[in-house]
Amino acid sequence: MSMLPDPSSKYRAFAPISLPDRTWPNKVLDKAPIWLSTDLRDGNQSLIEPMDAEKKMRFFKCLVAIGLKEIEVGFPSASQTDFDFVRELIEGGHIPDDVTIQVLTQARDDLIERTFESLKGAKRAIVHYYNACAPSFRRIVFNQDQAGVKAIAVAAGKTIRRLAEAAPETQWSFEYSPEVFSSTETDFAVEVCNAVIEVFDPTPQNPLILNLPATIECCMPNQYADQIEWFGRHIQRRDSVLISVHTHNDRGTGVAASEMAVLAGADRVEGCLFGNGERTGNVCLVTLALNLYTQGVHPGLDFSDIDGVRKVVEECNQLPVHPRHPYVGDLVHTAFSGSHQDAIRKGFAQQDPNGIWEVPYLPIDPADIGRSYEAVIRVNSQSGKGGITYLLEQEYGISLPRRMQIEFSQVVQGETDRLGLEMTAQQIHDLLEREYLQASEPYSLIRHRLQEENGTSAVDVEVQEEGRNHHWRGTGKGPLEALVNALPVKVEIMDYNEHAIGSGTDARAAAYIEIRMDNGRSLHGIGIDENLTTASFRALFSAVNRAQRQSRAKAA
Ligand SMILES: CC(=O)SCCNC(=O)CCNC(=O)[C@H](O)C(C)(C)COP(=O)(O)OP(=O)(O)OC[C@H]1O[C@@H](n2cnc3c(N)ncnc32)[C@H](O)[C@@H]1OP(=O)(O)O
Ligand SMILES: CC(C)C(=O)C(=O)O
Ligand SMILES: [Mg+2]
Repeated sequence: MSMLPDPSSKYRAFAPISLPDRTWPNKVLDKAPIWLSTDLRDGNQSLIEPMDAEKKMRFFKCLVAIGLKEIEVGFPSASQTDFDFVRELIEGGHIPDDVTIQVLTQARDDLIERTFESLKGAKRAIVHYYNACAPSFRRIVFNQDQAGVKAIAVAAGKTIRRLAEAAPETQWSFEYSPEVFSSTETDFAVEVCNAVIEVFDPTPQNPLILNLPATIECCMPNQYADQIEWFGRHIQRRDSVLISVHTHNDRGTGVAASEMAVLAGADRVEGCLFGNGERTGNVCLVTLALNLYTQGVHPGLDFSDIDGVRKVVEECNQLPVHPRHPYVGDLVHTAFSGSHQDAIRKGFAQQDPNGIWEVPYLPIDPADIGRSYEAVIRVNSQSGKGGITYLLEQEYGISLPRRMQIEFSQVVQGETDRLGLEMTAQQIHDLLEREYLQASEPYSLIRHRLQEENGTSAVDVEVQEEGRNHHWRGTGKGPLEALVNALPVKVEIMDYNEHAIGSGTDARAAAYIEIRMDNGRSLHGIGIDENLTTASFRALFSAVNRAQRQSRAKAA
């Protein structure tokens, strides 16, 4: 087997900034940031097949319905589709009064002019422009020194301001991104941003958005947060600036980076639904929002029908959402393993509907995001009695007594081990039917007659055994004792439980019996019937037949 090559001469360690008096680690997230969705731009530019106009419109409407108030709708100078989409949004009156569209452009005059053309007649818009500022980009992409890269940002800013002033019918806001901020010397990023502030002369009423992207995630989230706190301390006119963060997920910590950046002073967060975006994606806005929600802070975004949102996103992006994706993945509220299922079942039983959510292993109540409890517990060979019991209770109203749960879980375990597959609630119920409810051999109960007099029960049962009918009679202190005395085999009743299934005219009775045979073995039986006595008789026959079946199998 070959080894990964030595990385020490190929990769450079990230050089963190020094911020020993950092304050962000002691803060907590207690309010939602301003959210911006860049699904229609950063998300779209990363797709195998970028969205057409119809998909973009569908996605836009979904974002509006979720409650996004700032939406980056495209890169209109890059493609006719994006240009036309912006025109359609404006001319078609699709932008609600409380929503502001944002568009992106490179810091190039020709592209900026085309961008403004696309925005003609908009009530409000954010013009977002960027140029990379990190050392390797300065050298590799622009072949410029620091002053040259700063000059690109300033010159483009001036063009944008001039074009905006020429179109006063639109309420303009501006956003500048020193692209690859987290790989840029932080003092140089501040220097460039200060120069951009000079160009736009922002006010607290119309602040300039300074977006500090982790374009390629290059460090740990705490190191990024230090950069953000440092930037916030050193940038001019802090009250006239909104600090925005835009994290990608190359190291898998985009969510943590955005959260820590907000602790460190960021006012605004850009990202995509379910983390779509270039390479490993943009930060997932859904995860960020629901992380806040599960801390008791309303994110101001509506994910109460998370599967509906996922459907739109999957159809527009033509990319599936991973089954383990936080909050939305098909499997993320599901427990397969026995001890988890046991705790969840107990948690549901004890959860106060008006109290703090405490169901173990479920950080969010699936119902809050429109998920049913059906998928919460699923059974495979890793599952225990808790999960099986839960499914029978939820789907069929069957509440097995505790010792019977143990017995039946071994039956299910045998089946899941044999098949190597998941078992659905219906398959478990079918197995219960086969194993207990249809245990009608050797003795099949045809009918019974019961007489009760002076505290004594007399029973007459008609039973079929291998095609022949028998009549057995017995008496006892109750119907069950009478039946036990009528049987041709010696049986001792160890435990008996019953409950109703359903209510009203559809109600049925479920009876559970544990018996001990004369060989000392104990076994369970179940009977279900509209009549309680019949249910209990069926339960006894179920147990006796299972015992007979097992001793015959042993003898064979
Ligand atoms: C991190 C991000 O996500 S940034 C957003 C990236 N998104 C996109 O690029 C999607 C849409 N882009 C496009 O379709 C194209 O890039 C276009 C249409 C905008 C421009 O296409 P082209 O004119 O062919 O230029 P191209 O993208 O190849 O850029 C190369 C030139 O732009 C320069 N450039 C790149 N980025 C910037 C920038 N932000 N500001 C100014 N100049 C830039 C490069 O230095 C290069 O210049 P050179 O030709 O003198 O060497
Ligand atoms: C254009 C910028 C903000 C970007 O998408 C990035 O740096 O990732
Ligand atoms: Mg990006």
